[in-house]
This record gives sequence, C-alpha cells and structure tokens, in this order.
Amino acid sequence: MNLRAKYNIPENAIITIAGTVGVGKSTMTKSLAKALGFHTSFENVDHNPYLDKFYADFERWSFHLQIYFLAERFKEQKRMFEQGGGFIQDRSIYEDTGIFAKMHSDKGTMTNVDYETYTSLFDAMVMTPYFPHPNVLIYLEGDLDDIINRIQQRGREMEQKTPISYWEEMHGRYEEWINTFTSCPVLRLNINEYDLLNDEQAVESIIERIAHTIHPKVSI
Ligand SMILES: Nc1ncnc2c1ncn2[C@@H]1O[C@H](COP(=O)(O)OP(=O)(O)O)[C@@H](O)[C@H]1O
Ligand SMILES: Nc1ncnc2c1ncn2[C@H]1C[C@H](O)[C@@H](COP(=O)(O)O)O1
Repeated sequence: MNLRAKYNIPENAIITIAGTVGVGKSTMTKSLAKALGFHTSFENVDHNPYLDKFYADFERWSFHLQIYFLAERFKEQKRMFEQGGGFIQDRSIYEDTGIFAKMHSDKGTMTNVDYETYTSLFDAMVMTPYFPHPNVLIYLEGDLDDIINRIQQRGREMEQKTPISYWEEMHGRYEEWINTFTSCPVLRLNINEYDLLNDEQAVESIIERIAHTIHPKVSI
C-alpha cells in the first residue's frame, strides 16, 4: 500500500509548505511529492526577471517583484485547481502579502501607494473560485543561525550578499505571522526534528503528522 493510501491523504489534497528563505521548503516539497505520488508547484527562481535586480535595489524593484510573484502564484493556483489537486506547493501565496510585501512596506522600501495597489489586487485575486485554500499548510521553523548556514550552503549569490539583518527581520516576522494565521490547518515542524536528506524514514513520520492535521479526530 502506498503512503498516501496508508494514511488516507485525499488524492486531491493541496499541501503547501511555508517558511523563511532557506529553511528547507523545496527539499520538503520534492520529498513529500515523491512519497505521496503528488505533483509539485515550485517557485521559479532561476527565470525570475526581477529577483537579482530586487536584491540589488529594493526600493526600485519591490513593487515589480511583488506583482510578478503574485501573477506567477495565481497561475499556479489556477493550474492546481484545474488539475483537481494532488499537489505539494513550495511556498504559499499568503506569505507574499503577509511577509514580503508587508515587510518592504513597513521598512519603507515599497511606497504606501504601491503597497495599497498591491494589496487591493491581491484581495481581488484571492477572492475568486480559483483560490482553493490548502488542506494543510506545513510551517517549517528553525534557529536563525541554522537557516543562515543553509542560505550560505545553497549559494545563491544575491542572497549571500544580503545583510544578515534582512534574514533576521524576516525570521521574526514569520514567527508573528504563523501565530495569527487561520486560513487553513497548520502543521508546525522544527527542522531539527527530521532530516529528509539523510533519513529515509523521516518522510513517513511527517506524512503521519499531516494525516493527523487533516483528520484530527481519526486515530491512524
Ligand atoms: N535536513 C536538511 N539538512 C541539511 N541541509 C538541508 C536539509 N534540508 C534542506 N537542506 C539544505 O538547505 C538549503 C536550503 O534548502 P531549500 O529546500 O532550498 O530551502 P527553501 O526552499 O526553503 O529556500 C539547501 O542547500 C538544502 O540542501
Ligand atoms: N513575495 C516575495 N517578495 C520578495 N522576495 C520573494 C518573494 N517570494 C520569494 N522571494 C524570494 C526569496 C528568495 O530569495 C527566493 C526564493 O525563495 P525560497 O524561500 O528560497 O524558495 O525568492
């Protein structure tokens, strides 16, 4: 019996992975999709026309980048909806507005007018039939030092050049954000509790916890 059937994860489920940059979302996305036989929905970092420019000049490019990410994520939402679910999604659309756009607005690297334009567009797009809320949002958390080590180890140049204070600010905001997040059920995982790269059994125990989050009253 495959793990999806064993743990009664719905075939049409949408599981989204949230957490700060470098925490391990893509690694988790690949691993869960393989174990459950699900499709993946990744952020397109390599072909993003604004990301390098944004890291070099937040003020100039933050609005352009947010609009780009919003369009890309909305297209992915539509794709998942049209294919009938069965997806692991690398980062949720909620983080674009709740973390990134808000942080740049609060810090003054996105103007108030741009932020208002962005949030009204976001609200209009999210309130459509194309926007299925995920069955579960897996929130990955860990110590800032471990996460910064992972960012360094992964080696994207633009992120390595970014001051540590940026990642520190984001790390704090993520904690506040998840504590008030209510759009769908949440499973919190600390990155020290599992090791998907070196422990083959780890994915099954995560799937078991996903099942408990989706069906909280059923004993598995
Ligand atoms: N369990 C783990 N132990 C050690 N390193 C990990 C683990 N999971 C992910 N990594 C590494 O951390 C870095 C960031 O992971 P990634 O999945 O790309 O994060 P994200 O998608 O959240 O930005 C990558 O170099 C990845 O190989
Ligand atoms: N909405 C966003 N605004 C600014 N930057 C963003 C947004 N979404 C993703 N990013 C950046 C952060 C990272 O540099 C890359 C990819 O994120 P990752 O967490 O490594 O998957 O894009």
